[in-house]
Amino acid sequence: MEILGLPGTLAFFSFSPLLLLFRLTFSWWISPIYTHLKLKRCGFGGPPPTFPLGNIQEMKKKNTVTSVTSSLLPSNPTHDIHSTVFPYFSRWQNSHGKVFIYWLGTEPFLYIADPEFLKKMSTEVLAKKWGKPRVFRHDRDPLFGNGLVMVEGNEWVRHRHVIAPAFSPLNLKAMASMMSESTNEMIERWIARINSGNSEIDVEKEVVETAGEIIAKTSFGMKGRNAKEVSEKLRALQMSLFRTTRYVGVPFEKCFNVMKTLEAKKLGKEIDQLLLSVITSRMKSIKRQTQEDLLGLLLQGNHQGDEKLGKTFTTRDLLDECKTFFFAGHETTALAISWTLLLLAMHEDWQNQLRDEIREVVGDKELDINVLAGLKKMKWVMNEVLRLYPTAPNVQRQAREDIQVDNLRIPNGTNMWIDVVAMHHDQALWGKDVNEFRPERFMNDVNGGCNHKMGYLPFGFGGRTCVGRNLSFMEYKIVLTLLLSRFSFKVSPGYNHSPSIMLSLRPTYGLHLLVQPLN
Ligand code: HEM
Repeated sequence: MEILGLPGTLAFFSFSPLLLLFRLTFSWWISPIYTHLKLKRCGFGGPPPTFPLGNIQEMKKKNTVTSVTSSLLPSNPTHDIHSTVFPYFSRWQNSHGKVFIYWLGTEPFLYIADPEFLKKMSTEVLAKKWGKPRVFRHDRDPLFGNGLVMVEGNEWVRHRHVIAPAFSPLNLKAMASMMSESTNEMIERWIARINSGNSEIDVEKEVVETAGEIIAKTSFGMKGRNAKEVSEKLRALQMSLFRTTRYVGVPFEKCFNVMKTLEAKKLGKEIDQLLLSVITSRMKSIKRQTQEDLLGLLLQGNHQGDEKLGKTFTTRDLLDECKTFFFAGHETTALAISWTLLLLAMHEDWQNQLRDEIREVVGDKELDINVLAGLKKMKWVMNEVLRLYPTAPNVQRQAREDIQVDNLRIPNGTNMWIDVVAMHHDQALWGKDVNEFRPERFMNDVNGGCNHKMGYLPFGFGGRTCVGRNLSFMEYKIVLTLLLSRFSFKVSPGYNHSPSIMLSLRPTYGLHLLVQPLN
């Protein structure tokens, strides 16, 4: 007897518990150990793992949020944050160097904080040949699905090809007025609050909300309640997924926290429903489509297919891209603006320098992409803030083929964790003033004087570098220009400087500043 072309005994075996056991043992035990041995043969060390948690226990133990202000005034917190946000990596670096192996559950990861190693490794590989670690794809599915952040291979080429034009200078130009509109509404709220006697504002909460509104309007043509609801649910989903240290990579991980898994699934579905209603109503008017926003382009791509690859987007693809852009398109930029307001509150001289520049360059001109290009000092400030507080604190890859680095062969399937915070705070790359806020280091050098061109990576590297970076530059400049023209900022005595990682690099207890209207 043959079923599906298999001899009878083999077919029986393929459904047997024995085979299942063999498969699980292979993927959780044999295959990771095999990769680990290959990496060890390359000479990489690392903390010893235990089965089935890998090194998670040690990461979990030390991952309680600690304040880095403890002995300092809140107005003068330290920027030396690596050992606070990634204490385990900081410690392991001391014993194992800047490239080593650690384990998330049964998945070995190659930790990389050496830009030279990264350069050699990445010049070998085309963008479409990189994968994203499967454990993260699985874990972050409710947030990103198979959207641009996670999609791989030819599918990634196709998605990126359709999406990239949404960020063309012409489209960005059209977004500027919507950005100003939302920021001005936030300013009105702040003025009302200050007039009622409360000048302490959690700028992170406010700016994240406004940035959510901006991405909803500029990318999806969404306004009002619906947009707010998607933002709030995405935030709740992020909290549910990343608030506590999780057991990513551990077999049956989801069983450790059933409630959290169910909550994330439920939120993911609710977000899908909200976005689906927007997609459906825009689809109905596809023929009359004049909007060149992101959703418009995705729908046109869907309608026409792709000339070379000849495929259209499924509704699932569209939903995943919308979710991806909603989240990736507001959180990192909003946090960059929030950290900037903190640093400017600590450095009044820079606050004044930026105000002078705004007066000189913008005056009473309309805020558009050409005028904003003249705000050079503001760009140095943005670069320096993203160096000290990279809001996307790490970059991940998974090898989809063996990679040669000098005489080492990194095996196919290797997960990689590139520690951007570590590289941005590495004295060997930046010099003695590495932990000081000195925007002028970017005056004559786009790399801020870093002695390696891959040591500064706030937007990632290679062909998979951030697709929304130009949009974030514009939004950053518009929001900051409007805020600095109306208010001055001081650190509130109640501010607790506790940067922590919740997917992005955020202030754990909000970012409380004293805000005063300018005369
Ligand atoms: C300050 C703001 C931002 C920062 C620091 C940032 C940072 C990053 C980083 C580090 C990556 C990974 C790159 C890599 O893997 O090499 C990335 C990818 C991405 N970002 Fe951003 N980002 C920002 C703003 C935005 C905005 C405004 C959008 C959308 C409107 C966006 C959408 C994306 C997408 C879709 C990807 C995946 C690109 C791909 O894999 O092809 N980001 N970003």
